[in-house]
Amino acid sequence: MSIISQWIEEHGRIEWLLTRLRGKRTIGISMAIAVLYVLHRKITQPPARLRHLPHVGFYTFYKAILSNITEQRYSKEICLPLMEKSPGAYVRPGFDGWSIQLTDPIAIKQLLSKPYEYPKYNLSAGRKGTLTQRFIGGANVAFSNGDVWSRQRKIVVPAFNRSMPIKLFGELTTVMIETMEQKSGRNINVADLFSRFTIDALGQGVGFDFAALTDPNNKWVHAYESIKEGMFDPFFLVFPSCDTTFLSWFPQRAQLHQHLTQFLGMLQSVIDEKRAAENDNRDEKDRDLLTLMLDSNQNETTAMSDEELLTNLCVFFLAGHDTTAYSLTFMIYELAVNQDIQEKARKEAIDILGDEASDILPTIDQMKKMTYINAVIKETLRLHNPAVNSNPREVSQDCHLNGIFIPKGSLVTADILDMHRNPAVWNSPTTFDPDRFLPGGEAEQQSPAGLAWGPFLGGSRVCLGMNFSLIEQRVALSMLLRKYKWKLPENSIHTNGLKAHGLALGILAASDLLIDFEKRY
Ligand code: HEM
Repeated sequence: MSIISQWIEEHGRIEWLLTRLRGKRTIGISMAIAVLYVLHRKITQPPARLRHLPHVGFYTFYKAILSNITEQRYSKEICLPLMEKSPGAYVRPGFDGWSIQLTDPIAIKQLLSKPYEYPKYNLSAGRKGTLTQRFIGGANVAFSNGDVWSRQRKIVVPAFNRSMPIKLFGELTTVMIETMEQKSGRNINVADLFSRFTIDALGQGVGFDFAALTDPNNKWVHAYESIKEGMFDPFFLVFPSCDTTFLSWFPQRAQLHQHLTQFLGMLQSVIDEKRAAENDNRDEKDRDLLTLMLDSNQNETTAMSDEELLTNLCVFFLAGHDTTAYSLTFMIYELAVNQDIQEKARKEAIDILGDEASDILPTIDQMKKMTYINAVIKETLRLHNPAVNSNPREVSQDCHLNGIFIPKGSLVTADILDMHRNPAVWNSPTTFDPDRFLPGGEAEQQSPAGLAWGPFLGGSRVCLGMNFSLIEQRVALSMLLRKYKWKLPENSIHTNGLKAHGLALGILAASDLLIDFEKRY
């Protein structure tokens, strides 16, 4: 065969081959596009079984989260319009997939009334060994279900009921006031101040002194804060294997794991000390929360192991620290912008505690009389509930919650933020009005069949630290009211409304809120 005819023959074959390949490539590309389309729809659209409810768009939600939208705008622009279409529930995307968000007080109460039927979703599933799982993912009262949860709750509840460190709260408020005086009360970053106050209250509440108020550089405060921040790092939430298998590639992350090991070691030594002193004949009033938990932990068949005690202590810190600190922060803000309410609350504090020119630590009986101050705290928790929503519950059977159809396999969450801001539930919901919580006020007129005020939620899984936190807030507020008058500094970024963020993590914060305090004595 000549070279020319050979070339033609080969060239022809190549063309034929290319034509065939082109055909296959087209099919391959078409298939890839189809798969991508299906995947995209699967991720960005709610599953078919949830389409009977209105939903927040996938991109709308993540755009809002990534732009760190304030809670006010999120509720007003994204959620409330959906509630006009369907008053009790809507669907939303999230890190754990699509979930139903309940905003109807009766449906929420029904969801919470059956903890065995609607257990908490295991947030640390598939995250073994991650920072979050190591810190709070153990068998503790907040994240376990069924018999483990019920056994632990029976040990922890009596300890919380017996331990109410009112005197400790008063003493720490005095220390807090001394700290404020170092800055002459001007431009005080209240979130930072209350964060130190509440960590000291919890630490001393279980028998360990962080000394966060007096020593902001305290090693343990620093360790705890860095662990907490690291837990919510979105990168490691999305790629948990980088927190475990590939940890050595991330030296800063590995350091956080070391901090956590040291922190857990410190808490373990507190438990060991308490165990060693178990037989000391201490007065009931001198017994801290951990000692009381050990007290009610004597029965060998139900007792909590050291591992369980440890994970519970971690949960108390995480659940009780920022929530109470931000509740106090939001309250100081509302009283700064509502001077008449601040004056009324101060009058009550003075009427009950007197107007002597020195710090007075309230007693339990005095606190019971603080009706208006209590209403201020409750209204703050309505308008600015620090915990935006509940942990998701898993629904394993089709059911109805106050008439809302919940298909099996759904995750359901109580959306506290939007229930509190829903005009179908509360009159003029964005107005700060403590009178709602006075005897005969709007709160009393809410139907007992529902849970219209739910900052701590309710049912048998109601917040364990509710009274601890409410009393801590009442002590701090009544003492601050006697000591100071306060206002927002001129040019505060919060002048036209509080800017609270944190929807992605489910805990609201206003970390840059500065306040000017003026001494009264
Ligand atoms: C203003 C302060 C607080 C707020 C707004 C708050 C809010 C909540 C909410 C909404 C829940 C229910 C979560 C759910 O069912 O999905 C809860 C549960 C819980 N809270 Fe709090 N909390 C506060 C303070 C505290 C404190 C001070 C502690 C401990 C010292 C604490 C410990 C717990 C625990 C252990 C649970 C889980 C209870 C269970 O599942 O049985 N909280 N909290």
